[in-house]
Amino acid sequence: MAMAALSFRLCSSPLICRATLDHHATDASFIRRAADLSEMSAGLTSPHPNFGCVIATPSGKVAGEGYLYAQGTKPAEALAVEAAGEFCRGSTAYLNMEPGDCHGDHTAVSALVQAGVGRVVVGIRHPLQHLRGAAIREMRSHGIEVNVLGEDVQSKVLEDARKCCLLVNAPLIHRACSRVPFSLLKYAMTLDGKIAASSGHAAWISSKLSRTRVFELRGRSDAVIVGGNTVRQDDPRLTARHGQGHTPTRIVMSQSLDLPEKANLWDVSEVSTIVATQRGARKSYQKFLASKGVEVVEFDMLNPREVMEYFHLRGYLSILWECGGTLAASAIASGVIHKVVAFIAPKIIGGSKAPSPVGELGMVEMTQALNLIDVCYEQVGPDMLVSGFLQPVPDLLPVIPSEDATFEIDPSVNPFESSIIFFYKTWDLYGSFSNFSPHPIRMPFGDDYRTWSSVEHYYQVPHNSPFNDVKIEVMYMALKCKFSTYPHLKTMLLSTAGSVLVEASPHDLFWGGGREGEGLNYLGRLLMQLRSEYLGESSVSAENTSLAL
Ligand SMILES: Nc1nc(O)c(N)c(N[C@@H]2O[C@H](COP(=O)(O)O)[C@@H](O)[C@H]2O)n1
Repeated sequence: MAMAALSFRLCSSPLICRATLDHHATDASFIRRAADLSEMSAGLTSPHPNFGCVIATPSGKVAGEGYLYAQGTKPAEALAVEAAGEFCRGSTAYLNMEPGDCHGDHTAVSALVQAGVGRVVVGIRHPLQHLRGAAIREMRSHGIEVNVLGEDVQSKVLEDARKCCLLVNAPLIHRACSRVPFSLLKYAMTLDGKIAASSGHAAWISSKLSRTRVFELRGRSDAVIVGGNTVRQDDPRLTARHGQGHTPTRIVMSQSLDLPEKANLWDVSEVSTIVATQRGARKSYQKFLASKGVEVVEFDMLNPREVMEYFHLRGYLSILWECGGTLAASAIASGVIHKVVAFIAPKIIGGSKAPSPVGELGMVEMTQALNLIDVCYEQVGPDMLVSGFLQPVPDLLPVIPSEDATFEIDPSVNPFESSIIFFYKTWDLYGSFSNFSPHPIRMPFGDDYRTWSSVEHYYQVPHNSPFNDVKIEVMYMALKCKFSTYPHLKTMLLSTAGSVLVEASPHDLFWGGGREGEGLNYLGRLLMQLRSEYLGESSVSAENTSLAL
């Protein structure tokens, strides 16, 4: 009792609140540093995330730092531990992102554990669902105090630091949630909004300094994409020539393959080029490109979304669009562009026929304009660099939309720490949870009752409604009937108490959790809700029994 009163007094002391705020400010600044470090190798770690680690002594001094330099190199945490040496014992390690584990390699976690780090502050959990939470659990199991921003510790300053962590790995987070690579549209335009003169001449609008920044952007991307017009007009090289970073693949999107025979992009001696085209387009020209070593990929429907889905499957993480206005408009309209970077030069070229960076989007009123998010302004030499996101960096926990929502569904579940039970095919371990499992149910129908061979049969006819709340209600009633009819299923459901249930459907983003956790998982949520209802019933009946005794 005395202890509780004392701790209350201490917490309400203004001195302690100031101390807590200072503590948060220290944590936030080290997390920001970890995020900055992680960004130093952007583009080189792909398809892995950018990892940075700072080890700080209890007195708040940096003892060691590290960042993942490239794919397959020593983890940031191991480098920081090496640098900090004996100062690791009892120190705090700051990680911009929870470590993953590549093919069962736990080096990052082991390094922190073996070095005797006492506390770890994590900016964000790993965005890939199969890795999310694993390293955090592992560190906690070794007695390390782990604080995840936004979960265990919250404040404005920490929220800002967390945002830096999201931004630094935005490509991976976007890719995980949208199943297309992260796409950045870059253009350079004059003050009067032209990307070339009426003649098509564009060399150069932006300054040398700005163009070097573009080389850096290229160096951070897996590929640079342009359309046929840009190849015909500019004959670009699209290489990163700032002296470091890797060189991205060049991609050309061309419907007709009406392209020149001589072009810088057909020289693949140092970097490869892939031409994406319409199936059957100019076969003889395709042969010519192949003879030059250029890969040609044919699409049944050549459009930005199909092309991006294809490159997502090939493992591309981030793509830089350096195309003209027509392709840029089509890419924006199809929702594949996540971020825009515009270099604005203090020049006026005029010309009613001079092209602009984004073509027709079909908008007629200013209210329809797309508003960028997290806009940044920076002066680069004489030019102004304006950048911002067209789509917000997605929620990292879409399967469980929010902590509050999850508690509402099932208070026994801790949304951040629970294990996840996946089910999908009816023959899987928990396959009987599926709405397709062959468990007939008897439900009211009109003035009578009828039997349906599965929950799905009942759901499909005749109640199926486009309105989500009706759909959800119908599914819930059918599931309730199934689990009440079959006691062994109810027992099985109750045995999962405390775990998050996720229907692992890669296709159904409403009922299922999606391929990488991007789905809404309504089937899983309903099952957790039902489980919670049953758990409530059994605790009430247990209470009644004990009262009766
Ligand atoms: N940053 C920038 N400033 C300008 O003034 C430009 N005209 C462009 N154009 C883009 O860069 C491509 C040429 O690239 P290489 O130098 O040949 O590698 C050109 O095709 C446009 O996409 N960019």
